[in-house]
Amino acid sequence: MEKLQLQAPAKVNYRLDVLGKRPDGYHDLRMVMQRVGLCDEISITLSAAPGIRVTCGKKGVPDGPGNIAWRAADVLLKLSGKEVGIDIAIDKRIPVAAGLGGGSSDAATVLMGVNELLGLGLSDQRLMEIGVKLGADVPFFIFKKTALAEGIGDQLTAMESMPSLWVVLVNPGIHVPTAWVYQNLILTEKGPATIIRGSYSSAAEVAELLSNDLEPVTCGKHPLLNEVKDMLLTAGATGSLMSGSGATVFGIFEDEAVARKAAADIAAARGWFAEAVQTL
Ligand SMILES: C[C@@](CO)(OP(=O)(O)O)[C@H](O)COP(=O)(O)OP(=O)(O)OC[C@H]1O[C@@H](n2ccc(N)nc2=O)[C@H](O)[C@@H]1O
Ligand SMILES: Nc1ncnc2c1ncn2[C@@H]1O[C@H](COP(=O)(O)OP(=O)(O)O)[C@@H](O)[C@H]1O
Repeated sequence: MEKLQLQAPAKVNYRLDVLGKRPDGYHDLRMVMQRVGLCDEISITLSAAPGIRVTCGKKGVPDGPGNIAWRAADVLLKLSGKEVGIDIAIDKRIPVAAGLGGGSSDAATVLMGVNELLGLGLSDQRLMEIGVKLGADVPFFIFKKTALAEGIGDQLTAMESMPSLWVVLVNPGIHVPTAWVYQNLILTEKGPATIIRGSYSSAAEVAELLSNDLEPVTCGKHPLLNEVKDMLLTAGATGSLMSGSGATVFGIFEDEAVARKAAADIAAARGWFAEAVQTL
């Protein structure tokens, strides 16, 4: 039967301001979110045998109903009322529990893919409403543009203009559960919020935007991450920051060769995951 082969990209947070805690326990945020060209490969196949089957085979990622991609397919299959089977195979390239949004991106990609395969005709807006119930970052990956994300991360406004940059992602094998980071965040009174413009035109301008209120929480537990940030700056990054709840640290570069050399040198010196990718 029908099959789709799709790519689910990772994201980095150029900025993450925590504005306060909500009565439901979630936090109100103000973020700038950017997709990057490190992708999970996802194949979705319709079959005659009813049921949803998800295989990933990556340590730390559940197969079956524990996988967020399974839950995404389940919502749409139930909504369709159809008696078909959905087989999903995930080739996981994005580090897991790393602040790169891999699970959320897989879920968003499955929502968009199953919508197409089952001919449901749901709008992106409707898919985003369904997606936010699976994870706060899911709507961003359906939006598909660099975004100012507010609320819990689901109220999205497209940035007017952002430069195309090289981003070096470094993960020293540290996995951090997002819920733990928010639980250990100490909210402090802050001065007036920095203005976030709609347009940024260079790595130097984006570097001024780089800031993440979750960084002290994760770096407090894993001080090695401060060293990773410095390694990226020494290797020529215009700026470096931890992404999301961590523990991936990224550096931004204008020059491809410098970015590729930084990633290769860090991977060779320390044996860590280090890759140079482009912003999408
Ligand atoms: C920190 C961020 C930044 O982009 O990304 P990651 O580092 O996870 O990639 C996001 O806010 C993560 O969003 P997402 O990963 O979708 O979160 P969810 O699965 O919905 O929530 C996991 C847990 O994080 C906490 N949470 C999440 C979002 C939010 N705005 N406030 C919160 O307090 C809640 O305790 C929730 O139970
Ligand atoms: N398809 C999936 N990809 C990655 N992680 C998944 C997936 N489905 C469920 N998970 C679980 O979700 C947790 C968060 O994963 P991930 O989305 O990679 O991290 P982050 O929220 O830091 O971006 C992991 O502990 C993992 O076990």
